[in-house]
Formats: sequence, C-alpha cells, structure tokens
Amino acid sequence: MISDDSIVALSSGRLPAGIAVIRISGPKTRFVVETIAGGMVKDRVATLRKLWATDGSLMDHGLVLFFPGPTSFTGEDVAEFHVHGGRAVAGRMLETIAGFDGVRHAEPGEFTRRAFLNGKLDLVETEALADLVNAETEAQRRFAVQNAEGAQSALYLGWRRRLIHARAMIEAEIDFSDEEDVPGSVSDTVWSDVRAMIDEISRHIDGFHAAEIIRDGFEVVILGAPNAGKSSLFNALARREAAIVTDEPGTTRDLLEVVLDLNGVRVRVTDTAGLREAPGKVEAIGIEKARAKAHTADLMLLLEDLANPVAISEIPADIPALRIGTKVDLLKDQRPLGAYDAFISTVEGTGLAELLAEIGGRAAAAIGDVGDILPSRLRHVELLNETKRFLASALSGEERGQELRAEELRLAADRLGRIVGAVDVEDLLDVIFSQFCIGK
Ligand SMILES: Nc1nc2c(ncn2[C@@H]2O[C@H](COP(=O)(O)OP(=O)(O)OP(=O)(O)O)[C@@H](O)[C@H]2O)c(=O)[nH]1
Repeated sequence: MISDDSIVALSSGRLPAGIAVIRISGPKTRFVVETIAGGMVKDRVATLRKLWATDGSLMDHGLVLFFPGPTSFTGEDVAEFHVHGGRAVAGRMLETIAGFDGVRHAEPGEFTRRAFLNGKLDLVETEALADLVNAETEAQRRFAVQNAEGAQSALYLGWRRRLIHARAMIEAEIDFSDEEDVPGSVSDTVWSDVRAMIDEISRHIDGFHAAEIIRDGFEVVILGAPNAGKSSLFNALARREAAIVTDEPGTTRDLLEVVLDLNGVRVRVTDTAGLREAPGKVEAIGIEKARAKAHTADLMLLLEDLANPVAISEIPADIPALRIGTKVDLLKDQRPLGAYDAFISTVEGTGLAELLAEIGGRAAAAIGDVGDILPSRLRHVELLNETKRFLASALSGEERGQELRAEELRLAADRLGRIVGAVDVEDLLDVIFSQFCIGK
C-alpha cells in the first residue's frame, strides 16, 4: 500500500546533539532529495552534499541516504539527511521539507505504521520494536530485540500452521470418510498434536509474569513495625545502587518507590508505613496501603529491629519473604534471638551489599532465561487463552461431530492470526502505534 502523502520527522534524539537525522518517506522523497541535495544520490550509499532551501540559500552540509521502496524500512521510498544537530539547522530542514507539496510532518509511530501496512513487520514485531526503543535495562533490550527479530511471531505462526494442517486433515477425513484408504489413525495423530499444542500454549502463557517483571520490574516491598529501620534501608538501597533508572513520581505520600537496575534487571523497591494498630486515621490508611502493596510483591523484606523485635502480623503467606534483623550494630556481643535470613546495619553499612546481591539473584531467577520466548503483552495472553479454549473444546467435543470440531480449530488458528496481525486488527492499530515517538 503506497500512501499518497509523504511524511517527514526528526528521527534522532533531543537537540542540540552532534548529528540530527531527518527522515522522509513516501512518493515525494525522490523529488525532495533532488531539490535539496542538488540532484539524486546513489541508492543506499551515504553521500556528502550541500543542502539547499527552496529559496536557494544554503541550509547545511550533510550526508544524504536514499533507500528505494519497496526494500526500505517503510516499504516506500525513504531518505535520511544527517545534518549538524543544532536546533535551528534541524528546524530549517524540517520546515523546508514539510513545505513541499504533498509532504507533511509525521504522526507518532507513523513510519512504523507504514512499515506494518506494507507487510515489513507484523504486529508482534511492531510491539517489540516499541519495547526496544523504550528499553532501559539490559534484560528489556535482550527480550525486545529477539522479538523484534521475529522469535515470538515465529512461535505463533508455527502453532497456526500446525492447526491449519490439523484442520485440513480432519476435513479430508470428513470428505473421504466412506472410502477405505483413509486410515483411522489420521484423526488420532491430529488430536494428539492438538493436545500437545494446548500444553505448549499453557507453558508459554505461564511465562507472562516473567515478561511483566522484565518490563515493569521485580517488585520488592519493605515491611516492618514503626522504627524497624525501613526508611533507612530504603535510602541506603537507593544511594548504594549507582544505576538508578528513575525516581518515579506519582507514588503516594506513604508508599515511596525507587527503581534500581540490578545486573540489567529492573527492580522496584517500595518503602511502606510502619505496621501497627494505628492510633490515627491517616496512619491507618497508610498501613492499609502497605498491606495491599504486600500482596502485589514478588519479594517482601520483613524488617525487625534486633534491639526491640516486634513481629508483624497479617503478612501474605504465599509471597516469598526475607526476614531481616536490623540495627545489628546495636547488638555488640549479644547473639540475635530467632531465625533471620540476613542482618543489616545501615549505620555501619553491614550486610547491605549481600542483601542487594540476594535481591538481584532473586530478580534474575524470576525472569528466568532471557532467551525464553514469552508473551509480551496482555493482548497476547488473552488471545492465547481464547486459542486454548477453542482447542480444548475441539479436543473434548467428539460427540459434536468432526465438522464442528474442525470449525473450532479454524477459530483457534484465527486467534493466533490476530496476535501477529494476519487477521482483522484495524481496531488495534491506533493503540499500538500511539506507544511510539514521532520519527519512528
Ligand atoms: N543504630 C542504628 N540505628 C538505626 C539503623 N537503621 C535505622 N536506625 C534508626 O532507627 C530509627 C528509625 O529508622 P527509620 O529508618 O526511620 O525506621 P522506619 O521503619 O522507616 O520507621 P517508620 O517510618 O516510623 O515506620 C532512626 O532513628 C534511625 O536512625 C541502624 O542500622 N543502626
């Protein structure tokens, strides 16, 4: 599909910078290059040219690259101008190019949208490309790059192919059921493959939590009685870990969050209000929030002041926890009573590096092998669950007859097709492309 209009945008980052890359895609690309660069350049070869405005004045001196469609990123003619990364230079270039008849400024994600519409990328690869552009940690980058290269799509398309094959076999069996030469075992083979596929899809869906951790972070919640030393530990973790990704705003007064990058894995640590029978209303709300937050944790750090141990109650039993004895410096020669997983002193710095290593190890274990192919969006999980439901229904529906079972296989394959965008996805496009920045 070739668009009528051409689009232009600044495709590189914030200015000023060493170089700014201005990209144009669409039918007017060739004409714009000829006009601005004083003639065409060789396909796919970087060429240094003087760049002229339409009034004949010199705008800059830069590299020009021309990628003829359909073998370009968008599938259309595409050109890039690599100019000096000053605001005025980029501004003048953009204004000049967008001033050509039939050329306009691009919407966010519009280059990628054209690539999708021209069959250069499927929907899952498009989502992975958005993840790659937004990746902040090494795990996020590794996860996104393999999916952008098509690993996740290949898995879904593989299942879809097997289902299409299964359906063809069942339909052949229906058509030739009177004839002697269709062996009865065909149907057995088909249904045992469908059963195997249900297991494979279930295992794949189980990996979604790992994908969520890669993307949103491993959730660590610090809990303990008032004065147990929670805020001191929180501050120490925030300061000790050099690679803080962001200090996320939007946290409430009583839940404070810091985001760490531990060996390439995003880890979110939340400090909570001290747990006790609250005397006041405001504190009671804070304590409620702390308890609610504990339920969403991947790991709880349960802090107890060794000099004044107060065990905390009503902690979720099914969430992994580390029981941590704090203020170990105050103990001097006494031995701590009770079983603790770690001892720390934020005053002397004892035990903090070990604790960080333990948290980092657990976060890494939670995401498993980054090479695993996981569903990366809730959208994928929902469609995979529908696929599974149709398959389970087809598998157990012997009494309904082969025609209906074959139809359920078709519906299952259709859901897989929707994940990669091979079937009917118009309604999703605006949502997906709004995740991109302008120029991508
Ligand atoms: N000696 C010693 N004192 C500590 C240590 N950690 C914290 N404290 C002190 O213990 C007191 C309480 O520390 P916080 O970190 O504010 O404790 P908290 O659990 O956040 O307290 P709330 O906000 O009331 O829930 C402060 O006076 C700290 O200076 C430590 O490792 N050693």
